[in-house]
Amino acid sequence: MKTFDLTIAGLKRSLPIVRLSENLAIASFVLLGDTELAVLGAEALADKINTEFDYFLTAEAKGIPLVQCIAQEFNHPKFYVARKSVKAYMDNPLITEVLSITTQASQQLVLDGKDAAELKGKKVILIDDVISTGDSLAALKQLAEEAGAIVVDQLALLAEGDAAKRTDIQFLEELPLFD
Ligand SMILES: O=P(O)(O)OC[C@H]1O[C@H](OP(=O)(O)OP(=O)(O)O)[C@H](O)[C@@H]1O
Ligand SMILES: Nc1ncnc2[nH]cnc12
Repeated sequence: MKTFDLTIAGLKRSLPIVRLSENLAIASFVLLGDTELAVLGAEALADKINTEFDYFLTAEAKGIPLVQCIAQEFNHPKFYVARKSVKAYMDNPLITEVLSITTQASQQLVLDGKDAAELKGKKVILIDDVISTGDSLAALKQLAEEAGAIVVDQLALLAEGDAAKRTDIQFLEELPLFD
């Protein structure tokens, strides 16, 4: 299997190259289960945060371990997660559609109405593990703003492809796309 060697937060990881279509492949970056990378990546991203904020907000699933570790860096007792489906325990959920580079079909991104009420008027930092097309981040921002929150920063461990040219996000490393 072809791989891409990534160095991030002082760690080396060999990422498998996964084909998405005839002319597009990605270096697959799956943070879930990688305790060391979540902790050291969070430490490095936390160092980049120099704005006042109230809460962190991420999207299920791969952003969750990262945001948990970043919240711990700040001794912050709470963070928020937008889910990929509506759950029975949610109350008046805010729902939007999301596409991402890894998912062919449209998915939902859902913020529990209870969380939305708590985020109203609050300064939030959006966190994800990777930003690629930017669709996931845009959907998360839409939900945050629908809830009445003010997005004050947007961070990810990796900016993939053209996302690395963005000036409205902070990230640790670039990740190439492949033909
Ligand atoms: O900028 P984009 O093209 O939207 O890609 C980035 C998104 O893709 C990944 O999530 P994925 O959709 O693979 O879902 P998962 O975290 O639930 O595995 C990643 O965690 C980001 O949320
Ligand atoms: N390279 C990648 N690996 C895993 N998930 C991703 N989402 C966007 N780009 C990704």
